[in-house]
Amino acid sequence: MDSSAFLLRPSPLEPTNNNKDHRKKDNVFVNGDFVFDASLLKKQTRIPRQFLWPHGDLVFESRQELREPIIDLHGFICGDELATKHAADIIRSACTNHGFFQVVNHGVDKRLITAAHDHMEAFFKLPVSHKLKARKKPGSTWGYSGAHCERFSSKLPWKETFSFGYNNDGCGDNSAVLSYFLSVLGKDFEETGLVYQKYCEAMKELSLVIMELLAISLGIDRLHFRRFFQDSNSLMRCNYYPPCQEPSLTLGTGPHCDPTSLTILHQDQVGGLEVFAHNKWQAVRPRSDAFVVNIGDTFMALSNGRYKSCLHRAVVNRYKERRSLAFFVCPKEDKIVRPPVDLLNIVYRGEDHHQDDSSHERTRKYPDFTWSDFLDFTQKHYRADVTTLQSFTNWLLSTSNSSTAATSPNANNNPSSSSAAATAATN
Ligand SMILES: C=C1C[C@]23C[C@H]1CC[C@H]2[C@]1(C)CCC[C@@](C)(C(=O)O)[C@H]1[C@@H]3C(=O)O
Ligand SMILES: O=C(O)CCC(=O)C(=O)O
Ligand SMILES: [Fe+2]
Repeated sequence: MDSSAFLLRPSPLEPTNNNKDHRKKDNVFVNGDFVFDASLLKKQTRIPRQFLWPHGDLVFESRQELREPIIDLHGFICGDELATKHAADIIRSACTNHGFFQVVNHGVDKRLITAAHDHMEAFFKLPVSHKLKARKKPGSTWGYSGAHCERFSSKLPWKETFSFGYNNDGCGDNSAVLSYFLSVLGKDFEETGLVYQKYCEAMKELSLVIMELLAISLGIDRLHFRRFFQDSNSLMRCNYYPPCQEPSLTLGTGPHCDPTSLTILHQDQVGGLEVFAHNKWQAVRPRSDAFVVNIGDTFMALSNGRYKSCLHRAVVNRYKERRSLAFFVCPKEDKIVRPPVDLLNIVYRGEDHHQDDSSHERTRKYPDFTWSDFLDFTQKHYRADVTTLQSFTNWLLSTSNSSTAATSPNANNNPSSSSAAATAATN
């Protein structure tokens, strides 16, 4: 592995110039709106103030790499019992500790992964005006976004994203991804649409394999989560992180737990993903043959808090652009998210499962909710961060206990449908 990828991060003590006027002058505006134009911003020696993150989020204490066993899926896929037990043991330990693991021998064609990266590269290389044809519409989670500047006005992430939905239930039309590409980008993007359609199908397949292993690792009916997510309504996102001349002042993606259930991510060879594990931020060394998997808030709720939603972030660097492909597995919108009954009857002692009905493990940690409500919360009331699930739980309980309309739980982290209102709320 080329270790230089991890030597790019500057010292957190690097001197900075906080000349506010200078930062203001360099912002990129089109018709009065701030626009993330990477071709200009990547060269700017003073990044716009909207991209500055608080000191607490910018802790770069370690250049340490996360050292965790990688799960080989081959044995499980072939039905080997010993290999299955081994994989489930690693998953149980990873998910109770930090919610993160990697899988190899996953069966996804590497030519498909390469094609997905190549098409993403071509898309993000388009001029901003072209990408904006596919811009995210207010209230939608689909589309192109430059630094989320249409939603937020501070703590902007140093990235561009392109997101779209995938909801194949295994019976019926499977061309929604292709249709979306054709509708927002036109016929020139037919091949891109086909590649992502295939990529999403492969991710869905892989997610169901992982769901089965998660159920085995929790000691419940092995098909429980496979069935629950059979008709999942997932989100695919391409992330592009341009180089940044002040990488110690900003973040590509701020510290957060994914509100979704499971994330299957493929990162290129540059490096930048960090996971908070064993009480420190640790880098995830890129492996082209591996998918990074993390538990999200919704799975944490489904496991009654037994499995941790993984706290992670993406840092940027001065020299190299970086890309990643994230497939966020989500339940079908209106399905009730609640832990399986047999999970509530199991008490865990060490690595063994025991039936026992007299334990606090039976106590529900989160109220019932639907993914549709939780997604709404992250898009309308609260920017997903480290405490999304707890804030959502508190908000749900406060709305069900009160007859008056609930107020947004965190004004400083509060998205808004209009960027003018977002400016008012966040500055
Ligand atoms: C449902 C989602 C919200 C976000 C995209 C998916 C899953 C991860 C969420 C996100 C990446 C967490 C960090 C903040 C966020 C605003 C981002 O940086 O993109 C989040 C996504 C979002 O709200 O668009
Ligand atoms: O790009 C990465 O490595 C992480 C992205 C991420 O965490 C996200 O999109 O939720
Ligand atoms: Fe994430």
